[in-house]
Amino acid sequence: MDPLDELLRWAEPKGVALNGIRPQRLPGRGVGVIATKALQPDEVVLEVPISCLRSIGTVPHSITRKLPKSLPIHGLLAADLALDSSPSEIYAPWNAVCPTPFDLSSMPLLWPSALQAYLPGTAKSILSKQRAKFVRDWAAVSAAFPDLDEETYRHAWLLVNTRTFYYLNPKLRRRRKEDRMVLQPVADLFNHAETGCNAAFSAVSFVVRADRAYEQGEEVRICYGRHGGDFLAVEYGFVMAENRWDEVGLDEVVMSRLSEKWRERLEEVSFLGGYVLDRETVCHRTQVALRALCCEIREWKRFVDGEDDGDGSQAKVDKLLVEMLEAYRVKIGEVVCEVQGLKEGEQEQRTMLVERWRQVDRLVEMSIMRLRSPRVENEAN
Ligand SMILES: C[S@@+](CC[C@H](N)C(=O)[O-])C[C@H]1O[C@@H](n2cnc3c(N)ncnc32)[C@H](O)[C@@H]1O
Repeated sequence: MDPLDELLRWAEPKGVALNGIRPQRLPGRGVGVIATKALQPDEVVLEVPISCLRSIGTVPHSITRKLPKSLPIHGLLAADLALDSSPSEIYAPWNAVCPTPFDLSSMPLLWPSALQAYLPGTAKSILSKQRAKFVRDWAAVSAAFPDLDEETYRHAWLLVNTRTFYYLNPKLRRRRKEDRMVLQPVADLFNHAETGCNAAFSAVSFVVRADRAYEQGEEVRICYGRHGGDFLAVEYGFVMAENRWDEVGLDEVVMSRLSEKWRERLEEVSFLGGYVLDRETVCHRTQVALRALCCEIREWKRFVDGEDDGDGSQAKVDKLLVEMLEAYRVKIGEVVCEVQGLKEGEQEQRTMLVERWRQVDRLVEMSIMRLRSPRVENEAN
C-alpha cells in the first residue's frame, strides 16, 4: 500500500479528519496536500485532535530522565525521533512518510562549508545561530546517549526544525517560548505559501480552514509565517519563486563603508547593523546609517533624535544608496558566476543558492528603480 494511504489509515481511528483534501507527492516540494474536490472559503479541511500531538509530554521517560532539564524541546523531540524507542506500531506509518536524508539535502546546514560561505549575509547569520543550537543540543544528547551517531541525530533535529507547530496550553505556558513546539501527523504535510489556509488550535484540536475557494486538484497550503527568502532557505531548505515577504539584508553593503568611528557612534545609539530593504521600503536603521555616510554629524544626530524628519537629506541619501546598490548588483553577478563554477556540493544545492542570489538581485533592482523614480519626476518638473 502507498505509505501516504497507510498514514491516513493509521490516523483515522485517532480522530484525524480530512475533508476534501489528500496528501500527494508533488514535483520539487516533497509531499504536499491537494484538494480532492472544490473547496469553499472557510470550509474545515483538516482536524487533528490534541491527543495526536507529539510534544514534551509524549517523549518517553527513558529519554527525558537522561537529559538535562535545560535542553529545549527541539533537542528533546529530535532525541525521541532519533532513538525511536517507542513500540514500532505507534509511529511507524508517520515515520514512513517523513523526508529522507536525501530529501533534506537542500538544508544549508548539510551543505559543504565551501557552499555555505556563498550564502547571502542574512542567511549566513541565521545558519550560524541554527548551527549553534544544533551543537548545543547534540552535546547534551550525545553525552547521554553515546551510541547515537551525529548524522542520525542531525536528520531528526532537522525534521523537528521543519515540521513543528507553535502550540500553547496552560502547562506549556510555564515553559520558554521556543519550547512550545509540537509535531502533528498529516498537518505536517502542508507546504508553505505567502498566504495560506487559516490554521489554529482550539481547546481540543488543530483545525485548518480554507482561506479561499480551491479548485479540485489545486495545492492547499498554509503560511508558516511572514518569512523572507533567507529564512525559508536556511530554516526550511527551499526558495520560492514569488514571496511578497522577502527582504534583503544590507549589512554587507553598508558596514564596509562605515569608518571605525562611525561604527562606534552607531553602536552607541543602537543603530549598528540590522539593515534591511523589502519590496516597499528601506528600513529606518539603514536611513540612519546612510546619513552617517553623507550628512553633517549635527544633521545626522537630529535625524537620530527624531528632531528632523530627514526630508531635506533624502535625495542625497537615495542617490548614495542607488550607487551602493548598483555596486552590490555587480558583486551579486560575480557571486552567481563563482557558484556556477563550483564543484562542491550537489547540483540542486548550487541551483538553490543561485536562485536565492537571483531573488536578492531582483529585489535590489526593484529598489533601485523605486529610489530613482521620484527624482525623475522632480527633474521633469
Ligand atoms: C512541514 S513540511 C511540509 C511537507 C513536506 N513537503 C514533506 O515532504 O513532508 C516542510 C517542508 O516542506 C518543503 N516545502 C514547504 N513549502 C514549500 C514550498 N512552497 N516549496 C518547496 N518546498 C516546500 C520544505 O522542504 C520544508 O522544509
